[in-house]
Amino acid sequence: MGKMGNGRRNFSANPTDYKLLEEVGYGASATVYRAIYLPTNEVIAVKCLDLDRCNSNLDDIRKEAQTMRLIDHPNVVRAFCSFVVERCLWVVMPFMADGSCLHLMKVAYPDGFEEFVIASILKETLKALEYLHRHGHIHRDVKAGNILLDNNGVVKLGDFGVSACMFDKGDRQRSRNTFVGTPCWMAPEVLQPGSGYDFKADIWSFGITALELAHGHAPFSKYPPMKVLLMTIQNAPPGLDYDRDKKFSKSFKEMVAMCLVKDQTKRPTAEKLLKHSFFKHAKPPELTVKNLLIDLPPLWDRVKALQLKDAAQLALKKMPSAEQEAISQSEYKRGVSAWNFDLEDLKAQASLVQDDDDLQGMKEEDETMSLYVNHKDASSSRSNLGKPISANEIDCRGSASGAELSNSGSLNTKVVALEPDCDSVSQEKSVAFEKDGSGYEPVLSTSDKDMVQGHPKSQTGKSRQTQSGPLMPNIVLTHSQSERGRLHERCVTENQSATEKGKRDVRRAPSFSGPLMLPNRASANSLSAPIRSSGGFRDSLEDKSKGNVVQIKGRFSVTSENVELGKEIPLCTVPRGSSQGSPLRKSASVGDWLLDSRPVPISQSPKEVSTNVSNSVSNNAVPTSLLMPHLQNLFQQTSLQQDLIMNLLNSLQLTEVVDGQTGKSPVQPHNPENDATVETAASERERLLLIKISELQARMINLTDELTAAKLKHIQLQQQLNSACGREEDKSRRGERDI
Ligand SMILES: Nc1ncnc2c1ncn2[C@@H]1O[C@H](COP(=O)(O)OP(=O)(O)OP(=O)(O)O)[C@@H](O)[C@H]1O
Repeated sequence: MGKMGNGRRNFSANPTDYKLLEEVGYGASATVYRAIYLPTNEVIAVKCLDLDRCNSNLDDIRKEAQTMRLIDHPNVVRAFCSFVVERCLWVVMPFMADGSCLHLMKVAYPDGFEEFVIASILKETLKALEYLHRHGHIHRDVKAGNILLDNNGVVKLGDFGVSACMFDKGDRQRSRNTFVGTPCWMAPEVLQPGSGYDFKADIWSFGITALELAHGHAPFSKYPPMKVLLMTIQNAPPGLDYDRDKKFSKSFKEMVAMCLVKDQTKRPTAEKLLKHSFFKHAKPPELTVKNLLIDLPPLWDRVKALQLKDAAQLALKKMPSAEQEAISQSEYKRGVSAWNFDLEDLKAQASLVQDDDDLQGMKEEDETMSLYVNHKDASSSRSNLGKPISANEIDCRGSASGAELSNSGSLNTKVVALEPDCDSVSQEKSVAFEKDGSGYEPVLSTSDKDMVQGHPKSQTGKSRQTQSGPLMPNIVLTHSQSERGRLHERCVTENQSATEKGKRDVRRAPSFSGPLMLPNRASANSLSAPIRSSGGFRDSLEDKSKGNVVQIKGRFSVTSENVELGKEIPLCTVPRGSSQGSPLRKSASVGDWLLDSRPVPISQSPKEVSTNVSNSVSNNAVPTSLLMPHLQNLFQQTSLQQDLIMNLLNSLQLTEVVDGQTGKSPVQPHNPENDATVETAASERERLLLIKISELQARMINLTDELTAAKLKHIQLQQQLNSACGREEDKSRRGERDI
């Protein structure tokens, strides 16, 4: 015990020596606690890495533990020791009293820090990266959430949960083809399957982190992961070149631009970047960062407040969108982490996500930390993503190299020491690290003692759900609608009138839209709902008939030909028999080319009529003039069906209105004897209404299908007709010439 050379401390691998206090942070696979090391009464941090939730296999975890132990740099968080407690790996670290830059921004600097502060933080981070890269390590998760601050202003890069050794060979090397990290910060080459990556990936993440510190959030952070993936690969790299970035210096912008070059070979090394003018004049963090922390409540209170805020936001979002978001997130992580995703498929899915404000809009990003909240939410929802670690796998054998862990027997063993012995540490040193050789004896602790204070509460206390299942486009779509960071927007949207919704949907579906979405409509008290299903068609046609339209009622237009201006004609009064005699005409579908109106038997369905007509046209057997009545009738029928649908909807709506006004049953003076009768009558009426509604819905589905088919046919016929007319005209011209 006690202090060892070069700042190394000796901590026991006995969990009862640690008293876990408040939770001070959590990530995708770990919860971090402030803790007391009882033998010396020191405040330290214990990161409890849930092995079940871990993406990495045990080898990677061991590597992380070793890496962290071997690190010896003032800007890198190192591990004092680590050991397995039940299904968690405990990593004992120095406590960074002010948490991460991300936390700090969330709590007090939602729009990011000032440039001089950013310069200090980034310079320290870059020193850490330079050290890691020099020693053959890629950090792979550089982001504000992993830049930790001490209350004296010291800045350290933490979290080696995903770090990889650049010098590794074989399996380990291949594992660099594994996607690990957080999409917003990931370099394009990391996201592209097959193309390996190296330490330059950290430089990209470093550039993204610079933007994160400057804006309070990473670029693309409001988009779903798949969209981020696509944008990172396809879009121009983000930078500091928007209006709001005017306040930043040229050298800052230039430094960021150097990091965010898609071609990794053109990115500078950390060593070279440190020489950039932006860092030359950076002040020590003790002078800049320390001031940020004045007047802030203790870290654990901040974390608690943030958790409450996150929970409130989640609750607001409600299921199922939040759940779906979590699924999407976790599936994305699961699929992509395992490097088993199909990029094309992801791209296709990402392209389904509604791009409501595209890159331009994104440039004016005004939302701040929502993604982080969601990322953490989603992250915390993830579980069992990694391979469950079996007793065999956790067979942490000690090895001559010390790279392996001491044999713990099995997982049933409550505590397994992961500390390498002195020799092993020396050998590691020969690989990369500068160390003083004062490592640790391997401590094989098989204490059967249950943890007294120490069991991480978060593992059971928090609602971290297991989410699994394939990536589903519909989820993606829902995801997009419930876009991260758009909670407010969504609330507003939900409050929009049905008409506005209709308009929006019309915009989204600019073509024939297939069957109406009855369940939605049934719950929406709006007449505009069914109309929107064919809004695209309406839109396209309306343009053609704008000339004499004086009033538009749903898909019908009142034309100046046969209506007294200003006189409103209720839709439900449109005569059923024919749309022709009515002042209401289908806005454009009955075109000016209606010449004749000889009826076709009404028993013939539009489908049949159109098939007959189409056959005639395509066979070129019937002159155009003969086709006209058929076409007209086809349209008449279509109109009739539309009218029918409108009527059905009107009657549905009327019923709803009446129900709403009367409270579903006739108003009667309260009489207990009547109650039962009234109730029975009401429920009977309700039942009948429900039956009626389902019948109507079924009919509407059929009619809508037919209508859609008829519309399609109409387009085809129109095209055929045009060409037939063309041919006729040619013929008659030729005939005239011959004469
Ligand atoms: N030594 C420490 N002292 C104080 N707080 C810490 C310490 N280490 C981590 N934290 C806090 O805990 C949070 C989560 O830690 P960490 O990033 O190591 O977990 P993780 O599961 O690996 O996260 P992720 O994979 O999402 O990056 C950090 O963002 C930070 O706020």
